[in-house]
Amino acid sequence: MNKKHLDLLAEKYDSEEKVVTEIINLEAILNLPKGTEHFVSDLHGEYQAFQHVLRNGSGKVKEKISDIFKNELTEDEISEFATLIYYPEEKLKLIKSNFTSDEELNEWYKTIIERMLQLIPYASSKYTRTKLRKALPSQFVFLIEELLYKTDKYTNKTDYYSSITEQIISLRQADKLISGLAYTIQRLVVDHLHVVGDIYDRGPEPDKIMDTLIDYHSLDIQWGNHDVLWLGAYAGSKVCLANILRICARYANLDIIEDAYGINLRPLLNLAEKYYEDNPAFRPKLQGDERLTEQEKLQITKIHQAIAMIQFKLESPIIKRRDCFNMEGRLLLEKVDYDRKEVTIKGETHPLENGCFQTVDPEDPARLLEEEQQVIDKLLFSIQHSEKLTRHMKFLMKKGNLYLKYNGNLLIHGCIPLDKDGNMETMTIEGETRGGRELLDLFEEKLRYSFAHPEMTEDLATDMVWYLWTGEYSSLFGKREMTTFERYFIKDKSTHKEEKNPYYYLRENEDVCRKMLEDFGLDPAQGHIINGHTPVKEIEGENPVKAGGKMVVIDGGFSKAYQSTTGIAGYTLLFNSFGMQLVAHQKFSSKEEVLKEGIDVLSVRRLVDKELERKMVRETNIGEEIKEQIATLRELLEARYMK
Ligand SMILES: O=P(O)(O)OC[C@H]1O[C@](O)(COP(=O)(O)O)[C@@H](O)[C@@H]1O
Ligand SMILES: [Mn+2]
Repeated sequence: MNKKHLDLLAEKYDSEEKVVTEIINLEAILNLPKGTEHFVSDLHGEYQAFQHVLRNGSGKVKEKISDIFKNELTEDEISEFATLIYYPEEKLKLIKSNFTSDEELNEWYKTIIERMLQLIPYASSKYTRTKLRKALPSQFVFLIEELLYKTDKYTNKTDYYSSITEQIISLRQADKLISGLAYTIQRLVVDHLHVVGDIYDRGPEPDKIMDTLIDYHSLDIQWGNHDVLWLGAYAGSKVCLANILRICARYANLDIIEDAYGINLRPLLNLAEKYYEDNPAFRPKLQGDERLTEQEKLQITKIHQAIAMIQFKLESPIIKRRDCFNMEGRLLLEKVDYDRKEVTIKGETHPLENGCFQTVDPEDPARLLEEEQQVIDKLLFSIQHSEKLTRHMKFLMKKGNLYLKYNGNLLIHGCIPLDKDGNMETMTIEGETRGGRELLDLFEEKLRYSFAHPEMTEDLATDMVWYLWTGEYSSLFGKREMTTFERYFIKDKSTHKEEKNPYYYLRENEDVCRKMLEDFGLDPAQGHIINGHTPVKEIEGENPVKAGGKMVVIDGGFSKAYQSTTGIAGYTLLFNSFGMQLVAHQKFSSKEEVLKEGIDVLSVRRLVDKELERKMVRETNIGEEIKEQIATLRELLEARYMK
């Protein structure tokens, strides 16, 4: 370390004792069991269901309660206590309404506070006191610590301790304390969260999920294809922008754009009203709980067509200027015979149905009308100037990566594009050919560049963000081509099929997975690949744990639209010092039902892997960082205090 760095460090550690204390502290932390990691994916805007999984720690909260209270409490009481910890404010209201006198309520307060104070030391037994302190509700830290670290060997303090609780109750602070402790418990149960992609699209409240993640104590994100679509739109890609709007229209979620992000859709609506009529292919897909009038549905149907046509037109010039994308097959507007209402794809001619090509000039099909151009330009300006979207997109960039190596595992939303023999597929971009990890690194570099230059809308980096959404060798898409056009306009379902990359059957093979782990510099004996993206069809007997346990697919199945094809809601994964556990979730109905019935929509556990020896912080990513810090501190000690 150079002198300047040492000087800086010596300012913070300005005595030998301070350095030594920190070294001892860090060395000790290395010997603690590793914290629990929680993996979720494919949240798709389902804020309520996600909240539930987050608050119950995929079943961990209840498990801890059972461990401690199974001999004292009935199943129902355990459930009720668990629900109080998940949703303290709401549950407190419900419980309090059952009491008829203050005495009864106060007794209940005492018991519950006592139980919470029993649970906290258990839930925090892997952590240092400092870490626990950070998790405590700040306004009550002193009082809680007094109660947590009670030592009354000589019974001098019995009255002192009971007076603390009594005063809290009589000063009407009990609700606040209970809520605070509930969040402490939630936080202690999961040390670190991994969101393996697809926060956005299909469901109604991705913005609220983002706000939750922003407040979460420790997390990382692996971008999903839908997330990069939003990033791309914000970074200046008009075609990504058209896509996010199209998907919002398709799922009747334009409120996200208008109300959550404050973007004015009036210009788009005017265009839609002028050119489009009702069209069955563009009616919004409803998921049950939306209350829309016929008039509103019609309006959405028109917007849906208007933005879909803008999207198709915007794709054309990109495909033409980017040979390396190899997407000529997708120049479909140019393959339409507008008089005969037919399209020829891969040598086959299909009749078009539900066409809405009134703004298309057959001589120059990709040309945007002046009005369309203005609409998309205005929309781009608005989304780039939405304060809330800016905050969310910046956070997504800050916490996100295309893939992550964490504690020996490889986390990636989609895939690593492979050929059918299991070799890495390559792409040649600006004369350079790359595959596997190197290709993914290039994708990420381009995405970051595009994000840093929102004013550039047609450069390679911006076009590549769209490629990540839809390109054959995108690690997020993982399919040969996206058949959006065919699904709107062609009846023959065989044209709708999107052929998956060979990765999706090769990943069943242990050797292939081991090789991929090695390619990413991970130990194949220890590591796992953790994927999201593809719903696991439990109905058809598909197993989320593949390749002898090397591959785990955890599409959380939050997306209501897909639940009928999977049979259950989906999976999450937990990884603590004893190993990995897969948790299967049943469909989540509503918070209200959980509150009332106390039912938990959980969860079959399957053991993915069991550590032979308990895994310690020393063997984790954090452990590596701590070891580096220790080395630096030792250097400081040598240089400044040992001479
Ligand atoms: O069913 P929808 O909403 O039309 O979406 C289908 C499209 O979504 C995709 O499946 C991508 O989204 P996922 O990442 O959620 O799978 C495309 O392959 C497909 O064209
Ligand atoms: Mn996906």
